[in-house]
Amino acid sequence: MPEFSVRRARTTDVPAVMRLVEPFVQRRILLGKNAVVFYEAVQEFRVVEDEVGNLIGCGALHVLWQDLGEVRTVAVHPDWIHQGVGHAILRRLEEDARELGLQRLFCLTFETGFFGRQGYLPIGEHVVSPEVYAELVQSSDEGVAEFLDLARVKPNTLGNTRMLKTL
Ligand SMILES: CC(=O)SCCNC(=O)CCNC(=O)[C@H](O)C(C)(C)COP(=O)(O)OP(=O)(O)OC[C@H]1O[C@@H](n2cnc3c(N)ncnc32)[C@H](O)[C@@H]1OP(=O)(O)O
Repeated sequence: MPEFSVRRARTTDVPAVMRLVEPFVQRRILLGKNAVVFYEAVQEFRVVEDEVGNLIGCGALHVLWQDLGEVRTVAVHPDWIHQGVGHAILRRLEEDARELGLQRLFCLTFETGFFGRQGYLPIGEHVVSPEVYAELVQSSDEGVAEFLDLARVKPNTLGNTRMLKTL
């Protein structure tokens, strides 16, 4: 069984993370982001490396609200799919979420089977109270807009399913 390990991302991982996600951005599975956005978010990222240190997976956890986070940019190198890397990324992001005090994790995805088997359930429109909605809607973050299902991000969310897991 091939070995891999999950670790916190470093700034020097950003070029490899961008190379890993690029084919999925091209296929409109993941949202494209500029390098600066990856550097700004580097503390949110976990990466997976193989035995010789090649970067073969990544995933990020973004805090949305006191109890709520979003799992973002989960990607596994095509040579490594179906070997448990994706599940290992989610497990680590969930540990990070618990450490931060989060109780719910949101994701927006085409991979409903994969996330569903990890306990994520499709959600409707009203997941937060009107008071929290009014606060969240002020954010300029695209992920927050996707969570709220705002019209301006419909081109990003088309065909994706909004899912939520209670930790
Ligand atoms: C919020 C977001 O980021 S949404 C975007 C998600 N990312 C993408 O869609 C990008 C393209 N896809 C990918 O990168 C990957 O296919 C992912 C992330 C969806 C899944 O990654 P993988 O590493 O293949 O996941 P993993 O191997 O843990 O699980 C996949 C399946 O393989 C099975 N599996 C796990 N280990 C093994 C193994 N050793 N042998 C055989 N099958 C296995 C699992 O049971 C799992 O089945 P399930 O999906 O029905 O639950």
